[in-house]
Amino acid sequence: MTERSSPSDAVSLYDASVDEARQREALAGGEVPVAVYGLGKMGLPLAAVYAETTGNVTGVDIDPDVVETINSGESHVVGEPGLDELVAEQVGTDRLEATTDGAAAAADARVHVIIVPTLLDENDEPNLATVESVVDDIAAGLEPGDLVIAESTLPPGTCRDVLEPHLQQESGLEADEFGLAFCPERTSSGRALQDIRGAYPKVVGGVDDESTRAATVVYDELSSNEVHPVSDATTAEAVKVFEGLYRDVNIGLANELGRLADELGISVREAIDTANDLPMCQLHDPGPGVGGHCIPYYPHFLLGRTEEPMDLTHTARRVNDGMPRVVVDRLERQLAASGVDLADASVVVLGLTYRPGVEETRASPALDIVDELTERGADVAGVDPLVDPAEYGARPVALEDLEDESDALDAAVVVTPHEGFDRIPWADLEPMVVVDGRDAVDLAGTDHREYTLAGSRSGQPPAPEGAAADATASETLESEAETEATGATRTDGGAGTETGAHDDV
Ligand SMILES: NC(=O)c1ccc[n+]([C@@H]2O[C@H](COP(=O)([O-])OP(=O)(O)OC[C@H]3O[C@@H](n4cnc5c(N)ncnc54)[C@H](O)[C@@H]3O)[C@@H](O)[C@H]2O)c1
Ligand SMILES: CC(=O)N[C@@H]1[C@@H](OP(=O)(O)OP(=O)(O)OC[C@H]2O[C@@H](n3ccc(=O)[nH]c3=O)[C@H](O)[C@@H]2O)O[C@H](CO)[C@@H](O)[C@@H]1O
Repeated sequence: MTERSSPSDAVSLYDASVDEARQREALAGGEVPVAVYGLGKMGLPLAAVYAETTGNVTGVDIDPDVVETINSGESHVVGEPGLDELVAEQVGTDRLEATTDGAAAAADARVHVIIVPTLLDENDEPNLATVESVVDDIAAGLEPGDLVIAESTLPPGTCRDVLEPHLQQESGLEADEFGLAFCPERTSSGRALQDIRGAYPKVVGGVDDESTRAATVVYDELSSNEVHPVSDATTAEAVKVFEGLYRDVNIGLANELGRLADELGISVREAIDTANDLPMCQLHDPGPGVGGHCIPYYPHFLLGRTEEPMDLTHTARRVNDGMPRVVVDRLERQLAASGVDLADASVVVLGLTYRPGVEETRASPALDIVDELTERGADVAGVDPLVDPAEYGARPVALEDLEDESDALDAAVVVTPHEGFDRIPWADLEPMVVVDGRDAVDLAGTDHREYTLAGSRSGQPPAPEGAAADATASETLESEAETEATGATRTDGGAGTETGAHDDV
């Protein structure tokens, strides 16, 4: 068991006068206390890997239930292979503990890691209040030689213009007495431990060279992959935001192409898969929209904050935000072709979280689809193994009750295909319209009327022969134009669409 060093004999990392080999030995030997602020989907795996590496970690979270769960050796984060065992091991050997007292943790720590959410307010402005409240805790306990590491995604320039002055002012230290570096999470829910341990090079960028060097020492020890130092913190912040923008713009392109499937009478998914034979062409997957508090949020860390126009980024946001409405338009058309008016229909939404297996609903397109269906008069039910559909305006239906419920259903919309959904006995369900947003189900041989958004990978256009003809190309274009014009009404990255639990924006 690692003897936890007392703060007074801790080794400083932000200090070029200390032999680097000694710094590495101290870090790995538990002589450098680490505090990790934020113990959520990203923070808990990160704190656990820090504990595995250094043996002396205090995790900080404002949620007492989170803290209590962790101190009992358990993980509150679902769907992360290996995390339950790692938390149990690290807490059980006193290498990791959790607290709600951020100031006390900061007083004892010599490395401070920030991994709390950076969300959007109702005006799409990044909301740094949570980060700044953590910085207040850190500043209260900041000592000369300490290193502050920000892993939460930040608008480029935040470390230089906001965090460093804030830390200086609140701690009374001079800028050259402590280190500050931006070292972004390159981690996806569902594979957090393998990502943190070194799936990708770790980017580090300090507000000065000594901060970059000290952060490189830390991540050289923590990650099995290389560390990629960049010129400064702003460059590192830009790297992270650019990674997200790349994804949002490319998903927007895929969605724009996917919408052409009806009038081209092809499967755009098949065309995309084939075009991607070329290494220089990597089109993304069309879908019912873009969720999570990463990809739909990161563009707003630059949009409206730059002198230069960012029309392409803005347009992609608008296309992606408009997809829930496109999905409901397609459903309405398929129901009409079956003689059912959407306003009189009973529709079940399959999957409310933003990604299969991830307990996160921020900006989930399913929530907008539920809202849009409700607005158009439909009776809306929801199935999701991870969250309660009732919290999002949908009547909860258990997966195993779907067969009994099906005689009262006119349609189903597959938004987020959780693992258990492959057990849905479609052949035994009463015939209905099924809009498949992710090409996740194969209804061949059933009596359902299937519409696969953007067509299927097997080459089937969105609707069976003739069904697409119900909606002439001009109607499609008209409806798309309307969606383009109005689909962008929600540009808050989804934060404002949740009913019930809201982001603290
Ligand atoms: N989720 C992802 O896939 C992902 C991937 C890469 C990067 N990130 C970045 O990591 C950040 C955190 O993401 P997450 O998914 O872990 O969020 P999360 O919502 O799962 O967890 C956030 C945790 O922070 C806690 N918290 C809130 N305010 C706090 C405070 N003042 N002090 C201490 N704890 C506080 C909350 O109680 C919660 O437990 C994101 O904002 C994003 O910038 C997320
Ligand atoms: C380190 C970090 O920040 N990691 C992030 C994390 O992002 P994330 O967890 O938010 O998940 P994403 O996979 O980006 O999905 C977001 C939404 O976009 C939809 N989507 C996606 C791809 C596509 O082709 N078509 C789509 O429609 C999908 O359904 C979902 O709603 O992991 C990604 C790598 O997985 C990283 O790139 C991303 O930086």
